[in-house]
Formats: sequence, C-alpha cells, structure tokens
Amino acid sequence: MSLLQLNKVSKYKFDEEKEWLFRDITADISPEDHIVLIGGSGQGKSTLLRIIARLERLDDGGICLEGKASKEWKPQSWRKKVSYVAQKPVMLTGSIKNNLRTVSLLHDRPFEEELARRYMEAVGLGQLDWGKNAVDLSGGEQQRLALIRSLMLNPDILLLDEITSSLDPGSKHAVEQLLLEWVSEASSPKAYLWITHDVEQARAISNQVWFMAEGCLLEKGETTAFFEHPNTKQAKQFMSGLQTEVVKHP
Ligand SMILES: Nc1ncnc2c1ncn2[C@@H]1O[C@H](COP(=O)(O)OP(=O)(O)OP(=O)(O)O)[C@@H](O)[C@H]1O
Repeated sequence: MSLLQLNKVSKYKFDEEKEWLFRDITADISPEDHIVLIGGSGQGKSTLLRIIARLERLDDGGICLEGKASKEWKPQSWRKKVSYVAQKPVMLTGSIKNNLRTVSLLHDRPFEEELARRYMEAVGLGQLDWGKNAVDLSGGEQQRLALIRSLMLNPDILLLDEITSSLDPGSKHAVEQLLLEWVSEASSPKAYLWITHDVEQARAISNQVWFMAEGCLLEKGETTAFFEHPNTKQAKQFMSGLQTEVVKHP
C-alpha cells in the first residue's frame, strides 16, 4: 500500500530558462519505507524534499498523499502528516521550551513534555536548560532540536535533509538510534526519506535507496542489493567516488 506517490514530478532550474533540474520523478513511499536519497551534489535532492514538504512548488507532475492530490489538502493538514527537517535548522523565536511547544500547539496537538524530555535525553540534549534562547544553541544542538520538534508532531512521513551533518560521531549515532526506535516503537507505521552523503549511515538506517543522477531518479531498490550490485554505471561511478574519498580521508 502506498502512502505518498510522486507522479512525474519535475522542476526547472531557477536560474536557467526552461532547463530541467530534474524530470519525471515517479516513486512511491509506503508506510514502512525507510529510504535514503543519495546522489551527487546539485542533483536537486533537497529541492525534491522541499517539494514533497510543499515548501516549494513543482513545475510539472503531481503528488498524492493517501490517494488524494496535494491540491486537495490544506498545507497545514499535509504538514501534520509529512514533516520536513531542514539541513540548516530554523529556530522559532524564544526559548527551547517555546520551540518544543509551539509546533504542537500550531498543529492542535497537546504538548507531551515527558516525551520531549525523553527525546532530548536520547540525543544528548538532556542537560540543556529549556529556558535558554534557542538561537543561542550551537548548529548541532539546533539540528537535534529541530528534529525533536518534528518528532513531537508524530508525522507519518519524516523528510530528513542531512540532519546529522553538523554532529560529532556520538551524537550522530544517538540520532540514528532515536529514529530507529521511533519507527520500531510507534503505534502506527512510520516512513522516512533521508538525504545523506554518508554510506555507512545509509546502510544502517535504510531499507530502500533512491539514487538521483542526470536529472532523474536513476535507481530505486532495496538497500543491500543497491550497495552490493548497483545497476547503472552512474551509480557504480558514484559509489567508487565515495570509496576513493574514504581512502583519501580514512
Ligand atoms: N527552488 C529551486 N528551483 C530550481 N532550482 C533550484 C531551486 N533550489 C535550488 N536550485 C538549484 O538546484 C541545484 C540543486 O540544489 P539542491 O540543494 O536541491 O541539490 P542537492 O542535490 O540537495 O545538493 P547537495 O547534495 O549539495 O546538498 C542547485 O544548483 C540550486 O541552485
């Protein structure tokens, strides 16, 4: 059963007249899909995530959630079910507590303080004073707070844009563990679509891979199969580039 469908989703580059950034992306997200979205820089991965989050418009094609076209959904109802965590987190004004509460209140959900404390502890933010101004947090602390804000909404699909890019290895591992627990302990199935450039992370946290190259979704497949036997020469080249990087920067 598919939860979200992308049907020929296409986007123009914004600085090039009528040149496609990507074209005809057709794919499904099912309730228990844990997908990593990988590909070279500038392929449009973040743009695709922002389109799915309805923060940017598409130029062609369509998206359905629960079988209903996006234009039939109010943006707020959509965002209760599909929550986006940006690579560069945007903090709401005021305290950490205000950040944790506001999103729940905006979406008509009660604020579950106990749960917020458990999530904060799980990602190593248990010691923070909730009265502290959120904009004064470090980049890595803001990334984790933004993630927890989204988890508090209990969405069906999380869209995660390189959310561990500013984190030390221990904090990165803690975030991965929290997300794995979140999907395994939830009372209803949870999906995520996670952009990462970290192959080890991709293998650890996904059961599906989407690979973007040459302006399209060139490969989709089960994680182990993709990493062991990529089908396209572009995916093989991409993976060998990553291995060279690992050798250069062990
Ligand atoms: N709204 C937009 N419309 C069209 N083009 C965009 C838009 N936003 C970004 N771009 C351009 O598209 C390209 C891809 O950007 P994007 O950040 O989506 O790629 P990415 O695959 O996520 O890259 P990276 O892995 O480096 O983060 C960039 O050249 C950017 O300038």
